[in-house]
Amino acid sequence: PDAWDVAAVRRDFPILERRVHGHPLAYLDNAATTQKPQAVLDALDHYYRHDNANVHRGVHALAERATVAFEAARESARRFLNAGSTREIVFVRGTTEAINLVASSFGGGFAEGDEVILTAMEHHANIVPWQLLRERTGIVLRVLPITPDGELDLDALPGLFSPRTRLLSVVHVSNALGTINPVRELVAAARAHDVPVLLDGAQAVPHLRVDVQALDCDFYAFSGHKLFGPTGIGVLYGRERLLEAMPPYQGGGEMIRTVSFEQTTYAGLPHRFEAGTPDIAGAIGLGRAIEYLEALDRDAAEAYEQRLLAYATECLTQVPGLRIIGQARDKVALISFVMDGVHPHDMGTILDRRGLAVRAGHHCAMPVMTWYGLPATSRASMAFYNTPEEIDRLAAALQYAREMLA
Ligand SMILES: Cc1ncc(COP(=O)(O)O)c(CN[C@@H](CS)C(=O)O)c1O
Repeated sequence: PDAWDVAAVRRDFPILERRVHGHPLAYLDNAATTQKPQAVLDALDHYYRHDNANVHRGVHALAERATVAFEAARESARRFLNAGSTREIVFVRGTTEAINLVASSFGGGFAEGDEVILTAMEHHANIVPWQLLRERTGIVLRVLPITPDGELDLDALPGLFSPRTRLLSVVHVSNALGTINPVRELVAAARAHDVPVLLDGAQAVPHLRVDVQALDCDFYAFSGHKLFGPTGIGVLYGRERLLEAMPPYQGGGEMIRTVSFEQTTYAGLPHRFEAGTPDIAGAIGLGRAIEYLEALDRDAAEAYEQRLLAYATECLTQVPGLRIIGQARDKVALISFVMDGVHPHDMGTILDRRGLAVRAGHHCAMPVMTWYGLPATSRASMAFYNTPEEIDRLAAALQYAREMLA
């Protein structure tokens, strides 16, 4: 019997009752953003209805309540990542800003000829910030290749380290392939060269438990909207020792202690990296999303998703002319695929007409598409509220597309 009651979980997500083009919505684009449980919707409404005030500065009751709620969300994020201290939890807009912050503030100290190791599996959010840094500082980017199955080519990793290597920055789970990378192994390899590691956790946190102390990584980035929370809020975990030595990312209120035209002193961690009025409601909504996840049986959710992935892989493999892109041994419930004779954008439209929401394109991972010699793929990305029936509808629609267009 299923330890996972998907019908009960679906009742927590009002939007899943929607119909699209006259069909029940089958939302299979969770890697782009996830849907939000009622508890998160209630938290956002409650905050603005009862507690709204600016944080950290006010001396009145509402300001106190807003500050307590905001900092409680930070504690939830700390607990979620098992960080050592809330001083290591910086609220940002999302994964993209988190990586830009590290590139700008931590990377700002890199010298010409210093090296950053990336991989061919990265999302643009973990490529372009390092290219912007390269333009400013003359650093060198080294790229770890991937294999035809969509795994990192670990044999090539030792050769990429040099005495100039300053950082290894790598995706924990690929948004284009679904691959779960062996991040503990990657961190151990970097540690042997005394090289810090940033992990892009955007696609990992909705599926896997993350323990940054066990992983021993130095930075970990994720976005609230991929974790059943609001958009515009995310978290950068940074090892306290490293954050302490980093200059501020942006200047303004909240991040200062004293300001004069002669000299300004900065706030301590983590507020030094949080200039201006933060996304208070977003942080509270993220904290509630984390509490929602913590209340679920996450082992059962992971097992359910893995069964859904196995079922979907079996169903799609039987569709004539369909090729799955990314066959790593360890994957989250995400399948990229192409079909001979049907462009992914046409495929997306056909599926949409049947209420099926998938993504078509390069998924902000153009180097991955280039590696496979593809302009684009279709991508179905599942969460623990998707069902086998939705997979059946997807497979039937793919068969239909094949008969109609190929
Ligand atoms: C691995 C990875 N790294 C960074 C990001 C950026 O997250 P932001 O919240 O947009 O900052 C994403 C977001 N990927 C979405 C939008 S392109 C997708 O459809 O796959 C990601 O998957």
